[in-house]
Amino acid sequence: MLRLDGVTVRFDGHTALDAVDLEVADHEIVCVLGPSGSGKSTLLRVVAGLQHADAGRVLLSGRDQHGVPAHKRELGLMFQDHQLFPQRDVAGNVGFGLRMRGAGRAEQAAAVAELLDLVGLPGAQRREVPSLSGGEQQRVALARALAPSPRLLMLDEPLGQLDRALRERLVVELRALFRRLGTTVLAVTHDQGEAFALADRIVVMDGGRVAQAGTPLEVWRSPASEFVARFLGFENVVPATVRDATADTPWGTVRVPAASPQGERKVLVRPTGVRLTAPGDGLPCTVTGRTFRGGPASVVSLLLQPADAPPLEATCPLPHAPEEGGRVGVSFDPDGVVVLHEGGAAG
Ligand SMILES: Nc1ncnc2c1ncn2[C@@H]1O[C@H](COP(=O)(O)OP(=O)(O)OP(=O)(O)O)[C@@H](O)[C@H]1O
Repeated sequence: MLRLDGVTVRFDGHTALDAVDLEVADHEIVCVLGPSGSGKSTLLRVVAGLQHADAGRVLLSGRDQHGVPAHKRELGLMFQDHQLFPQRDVAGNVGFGLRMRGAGRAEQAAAVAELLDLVGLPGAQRREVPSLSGGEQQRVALARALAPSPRLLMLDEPLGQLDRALRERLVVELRALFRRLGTTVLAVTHDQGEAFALADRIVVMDGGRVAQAGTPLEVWRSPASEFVARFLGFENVVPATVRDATADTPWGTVRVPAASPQGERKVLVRPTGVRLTAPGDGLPCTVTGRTFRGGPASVVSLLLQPADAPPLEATCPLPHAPEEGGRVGVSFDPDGVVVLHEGGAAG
């Protein structure tokens, strides 16, 4: 459906996109994830035809889009600030693209009604935009983007403005809706939770380059680099020397999973791979931070400081959580250890 071949965009000598290759298959939901300034919006703008590429090609359904203007690309766009027309009612907003295509009144009315049902706002045709909540406006913007049946729907921080609880609910609804309609989606977000919940495939960007692409599970299980690991919120990343099934790390010798990459590497220990033992058993640490995370499992995040090594993040159920200032021992569970493919000296 969509292919980018070596797409490069420069602004005054600054490279916003650096030889990006990317494919989105028919009916696939791809989420581009990355920190602010990593080039996500620029990527969408190039695909939409709103930004010129200095090098590389954008192909839609196999056709090079060079010289094809934005309105001829048959794309649906939904941007961060969802830009509804405040002076038009809901039906006027949702029917906009259909009107532009010359659809008759009856056709428009039927399509608008169906779309409002789809996004969970049945009968909202005559409501005024300022009377809608943030979440409702988001749904209207989505209905408007879906109305002309675009071959590719592009979403820029689709749920960015909404509060967390609403985002978590809407993202599940969105995925179900796209699945049902068979919509092909390219979305960008800086929120990893949103990307993981929405996407079939995730593309992590770093400074205009693709740092990693894979299913949410692949990326979560095996981050390609320290950058990706830290971006996903993992703090326990250190250089290590890996030989057979063990790694020499600043935290001591740690067992690693079978068939891990060998030699000078970076090693990630997930917080769930840090086991608390009795003081005097394992690596001695002082508890320097203790944050209650809540959730169904009543989890506590701990920050542990060994005498002569980088701090360690651990998690532990509330009833077993030591107090701040307490002394504990630490051992490592090999299932929570990942040897990164990135070499130890880099980054
Ligand atoms: N029109 C422009 N002129 C000059 N520089 C630009 C322009 N648009 C983007 N940039 C720069 O290109 C880089 C990538 O910007 P982009 O908006 O694509 O990042 P982003 O990942 O979408 O960030 P955010 O999450 O903050 O929206 C940034 O360094 C930005 O300052």
